[in-house]
Amino acid sequence: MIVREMDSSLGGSDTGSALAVRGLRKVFQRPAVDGLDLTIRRGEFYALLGPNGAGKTTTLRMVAGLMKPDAGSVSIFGIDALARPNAAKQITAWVSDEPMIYDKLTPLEYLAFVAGLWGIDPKLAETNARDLLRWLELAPNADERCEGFSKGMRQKVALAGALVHDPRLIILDEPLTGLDARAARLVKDVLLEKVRQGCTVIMTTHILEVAERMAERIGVISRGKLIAEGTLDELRSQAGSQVGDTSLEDVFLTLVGGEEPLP
Ligand SMILES: Nc1ncnc2c1ncn2[C@@H]1O[C@H](COP(=O)(O)OP(=O)(O)OP(=O)(O)O)[C@@H](O)[C@H]1O
Repeated sequence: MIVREMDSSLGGSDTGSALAVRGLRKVFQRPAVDGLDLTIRRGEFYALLGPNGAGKTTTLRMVAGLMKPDAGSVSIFGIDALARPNAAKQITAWVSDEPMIYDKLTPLEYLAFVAGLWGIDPKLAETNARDLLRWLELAPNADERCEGFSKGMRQKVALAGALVHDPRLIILDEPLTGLDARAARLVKDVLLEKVRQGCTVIMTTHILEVAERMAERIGVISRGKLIAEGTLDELRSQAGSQVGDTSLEDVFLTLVGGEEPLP
């Protein structure tokens, strides 16, 4: 568990937070996100958990500016992300569970292309790109076309692409799905390093052990609403567990277990 001095200026205000979501709502056939409030502190590693269909991806897609909410607000480092989406995206990284990269490009070309879209100085972009590829053990493949890459290699290229503009808020949807143990470790290490450098991370995961080991706070969503939030100990007490070593899995199942399946 990461321990960091809390910024005393936060005080729960939206301008002091990395991400403040208020009353967020999206309805498809039924509400997918239902008046969600969420506050992520600056420099925090936050894991968003929830059963299948709980609304995690829909929430993150709205936060990342990829889907328009029906109602509510999203503030990223004090920027109104709905009114000023480009300013918000400039400081945000989005990593989806279905990464899209350009097959005909090499990782270095792809990262240069993405950095160019952000208007980053090419020299700085190349330094960032080479650092990221080295961290992710893709340096030997830096000049090979991505078309021959495995799913895990493509996910790592996509992650590097999302980080190349040095975002302050990193949003990841199931970033470890399909990665082998070595690749998953590298991605986790990169994320922890980014947090050490001052970035804020919010990620969804179904791998509860990852949330338990990496996140400072965990939010649990069910049916589009936040039903519990806190450190693992706080979640334990919210789940009514008196036992200090109850696993997150048990706590999670207690918290969401009472939900009736949707019709
Ligand atoms: N584009 C869409 N059109 C219609 N319904 C959608 C759409 N996207 C999501 N939904 C519905 O919204 C609800 C929430 O889906 P979402 O993908 O946000 O859940 P999730 O918590 O990310 O689930 P999982 O853990 O399975 O990825 C689900 O009932 C889903 O079927």
